[in-house]
Amino acid sequence: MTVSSTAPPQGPERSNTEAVRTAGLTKRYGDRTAVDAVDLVVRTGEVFGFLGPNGAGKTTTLRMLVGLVRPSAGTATVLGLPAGDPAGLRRVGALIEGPAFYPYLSGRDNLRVLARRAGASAAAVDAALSQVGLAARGRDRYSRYSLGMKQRLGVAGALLTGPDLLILDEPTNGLDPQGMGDMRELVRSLGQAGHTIVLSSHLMGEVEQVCDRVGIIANGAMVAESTIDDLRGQGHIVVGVDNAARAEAVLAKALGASQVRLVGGAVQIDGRAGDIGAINHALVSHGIGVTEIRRLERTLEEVFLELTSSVPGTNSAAKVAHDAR
Ligand SMILES: Nc1ncnc2c1ncn2[C@@H]1O[C@H](COP(=O)(O)OP(=O)(O)OP(=O)(O)O)[C@@H](O)[C@H]1O
Repeated sequence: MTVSSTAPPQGPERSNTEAVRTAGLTKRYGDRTAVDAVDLVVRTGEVFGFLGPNGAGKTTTLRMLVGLVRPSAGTATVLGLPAGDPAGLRRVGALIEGPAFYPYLSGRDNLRVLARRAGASAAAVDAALSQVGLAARGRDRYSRYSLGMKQRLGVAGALLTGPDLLILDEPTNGLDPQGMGDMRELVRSLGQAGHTIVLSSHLMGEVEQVCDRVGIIANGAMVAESTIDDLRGQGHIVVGVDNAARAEAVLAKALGASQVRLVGGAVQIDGRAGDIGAINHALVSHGIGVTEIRRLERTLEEVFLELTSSVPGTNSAAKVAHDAR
């Protein structure tokens, strides 16, 4: 099979719009629940960011998707087949643990070894090398590669068979800023070429730059699955009024007490831009003078920190997950 620099091959099976679906996916190690009832959907053709702090359960989840770890409970479907099914695995390219390359062989020869094992053609080796920007350095020894080049060679290895799904576990981990930038650019270009990619990371800023949607995991549990825009939309609305205490009571009744609070003489509400009309209407219809309504923008980093530091199942976590559906 050759590696294409355009969209991956379309077959009847590609009419399926979901590349990955998990339901209640759980992994326990003794008393410890590494992955806790994760529900997750990756759509065909998207670059999906799987975000979470270190130890959140990203690698364990991805290992379950490729059959390296057996779930304790729940299900995972990958490319329409049960996770780990050999027919499905043949269509998945994964970089989950650094691949074992031979230090004394060139990058190209390492890929040729992998290609032989995977039944990929010699042409696929050169195509994969150029896809990851290593064509000019393919004949250098692996041991001379920078960490960033080693990681990109790992991605080339995952691309050899022209996979329908690419799973990259923290491919920028340990890279210097230049290496991180190169890897981001590579993932972005693969996404633009139509590949379906799951990219795990603990860096919000990173996935923001390359991903269409993100799933956020903390303490083994999903706290959000959403587009970047929707995550950004989860902000606060600040309302200036002539009677803050009354306005707080009116809005608490209309929207729920947990969504509304008094901050520095103004009323602050958890909500998004679309809520502003209803807020204004509620206040005006109660005869409260409104002097200002504005949204407080949060950075995605703040959203991420807020979600991952909150106990899974709290209101804010549940709200984002709900809004994303
Ligand atoms: N084989 C194992 N045996 C016992 N505990 C494990 C095992 N693998 C993972 N864990 C634990 O499960 C939890 C989730 O680990 P995991 O590696 O999936 O997280 P992660 O989000 O990928 O983090 P990191 O970015 O640090 O790799 C951690 O507490 C980890 O210590």
